[in-house]
This record gives sequence, structure tokens and C-alpha cells, in this order.
Amino acid sequence: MAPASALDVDSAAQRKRLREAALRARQAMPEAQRACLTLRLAAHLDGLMALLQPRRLGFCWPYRAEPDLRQWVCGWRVAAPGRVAALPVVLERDAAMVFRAWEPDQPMVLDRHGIPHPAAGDSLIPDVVLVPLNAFDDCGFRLGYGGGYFDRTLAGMDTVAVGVGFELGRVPSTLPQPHDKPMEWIVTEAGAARALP
Ligand SMILES: Nc1nc2c(c(=O)[nH]1)N(C=O)[C@@H](CNc1ccc(C(=O)N[C@@H](CCC(=O)O)C(=O)O)cc1)CN2
Ligand SMILES: Nc1ncnc2c1ncn2[C@@H]1O[C@H](COP(=O)(O)OP(=O)(O)OP(=O)(O)O)[C@@H](O)[C@H]1O
Repeated sequence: MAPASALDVDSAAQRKRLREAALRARQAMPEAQRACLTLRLAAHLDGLMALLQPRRLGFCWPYRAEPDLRQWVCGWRVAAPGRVAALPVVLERDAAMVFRAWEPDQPMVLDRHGIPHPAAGDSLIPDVVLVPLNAFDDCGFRLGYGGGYFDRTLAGMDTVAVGVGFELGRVPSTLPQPHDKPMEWIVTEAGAARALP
């Protein structure tokens, strides 16, 4: 849909700048530093998961220097019986994603963006989804890669959305649009916090 006004054009351009700046800063971080921040972030995730107690947990395969949560998820999964980890699957452009259960060593295929996901499996609804953040704000609004996949997926799903990212992506406002649904929680290396109302 075409932007309605000069103000919309302005805020779309600003969102693009915020998204790109956060992505650039994250990708410029040395790998060792990223790993160190991810360990701290994971410790805060432990605390939040103890509170939320999901049985089915959605997360993302790391992409473009996002926090790599695979090891942490493996530990979470085996720490109690019946826990299921799930990855999002982009079946169609401009549509909601589905989640499929994931276990280490299972066959994976690449989606249209080159991100691995389980090759087969029934779709499921996670109790909690860990949503990657590029830029984000204290109200829980986020900027992803601009595909609108999470916006569409979370709009139709009864799940707790937990934004996961590094502090370097925090901005005063992401200039949220009417379709944006805020995360309930934000977890970074600095802690886990409920998004502000
Ligand atoms: N780790 C991870 N996996 C994820 C997501 C995510 O944010 N992080 N997604 C959350 O939505 C979905 C994939 N969404 C994506 C949307 C756009 C682009 C992307 O690279 N877009 C290009 C331009 C278009 C293209 O090349 O297809 C770009 O940003 O330059 C990548 C992933 C599902 N898997
Ligand atoms: N609930 C929705 N239903 C239909 N289209 C939507 C919905 N949410 C977002 N979109 C479309 O997706 C486009 C991209 O949205 P946005 O810029 O917020 O992406 P993003 O949050 O960065 O991406 P992602 O959710 O993939 O991480 C929007 O311009 C809008 O057209």
C-alpha cells in the first residue's frame, strides 16, 4: 500500500535508518564480544523462563549476528521432560509463519532468505516466542528485517512475545505503526524487563 502522507514517508525512512544502524552496529561487534553478551543475555532468559514456564518455546536460528540461542535452547529443552523447542518457517512471502518442532541433528532446509528450518513436521503454537530484535524501544516495539513476518504471525497467535537482542539496538522510539504489536518482555545482556505500557 502506498504511504498516505509525507509524515508516513518520513517515518518509514526513519524506521529504515534505525533498522540499518542497529544491524550495522551489531555486525561490527567482534564475535568474542557477541558471545560474551549472549551468555549474559541467556542468564536473564533463564530467570524469565522460570517465571513464564513455557512447555513449547519458539526461537530463531541465528541470522546476521543475532544472539545465537541454540546452545541455551538445547539446555532448556532437556532440563525437564515434555519441553519442545520450535523454529519459525516462512512458507509464503507476505503471510504468517508457522512454527515446527526442532531437535538437534534433524534434517533442515533453507528458506527464501537462506535461514535453516526443519524440513518437515506439524505446525504448533508456542507458549512463548523469543523474537529477535534489531532496533527496539522501552515499550516493546521492534524493528525486524522489514518483512512483517513476525507482525503477521504474532497478530494471529495466542503466545507471549519476548524480544531478545543486544542493548546496542535500544532506541528512544521505533516509531511504531498501527500494525505493530509490542513485545511483552524485552531481554538483553542488561536484564529481562516487562515492556512499558
Ligand atoms: N534468525 C531469524 N530468523 C527468522 C527471522 C528473524 O528475524 N531472525 N524472521 C523474522 O521475520 C523470519 C525471516 N525474515 C526475514 C525477512 C527479511 C530478510 C531479508 O534479509 N531481507 C533482505 C531483503 C529481501 C530479501 O533478500 O529477501 C534485507 O533485509 O536486505 C531476512 C529474513 C523467519 N526467520
Ligand atoms: N498484521 C499484519 N497483517 C498484514 N500485513 C502486515 C501485518 N503486520 C505487518 N504487515 C506488513 O509488513 C510490512 C513490514 O512491517 P515492518 O516494517 O513492521 O516489519 P518488521 O517488523 O521489521 O519485520 P519482521 O516482523 O519480519 O521482523 C508492513 O509494511 C505491512 O505492510
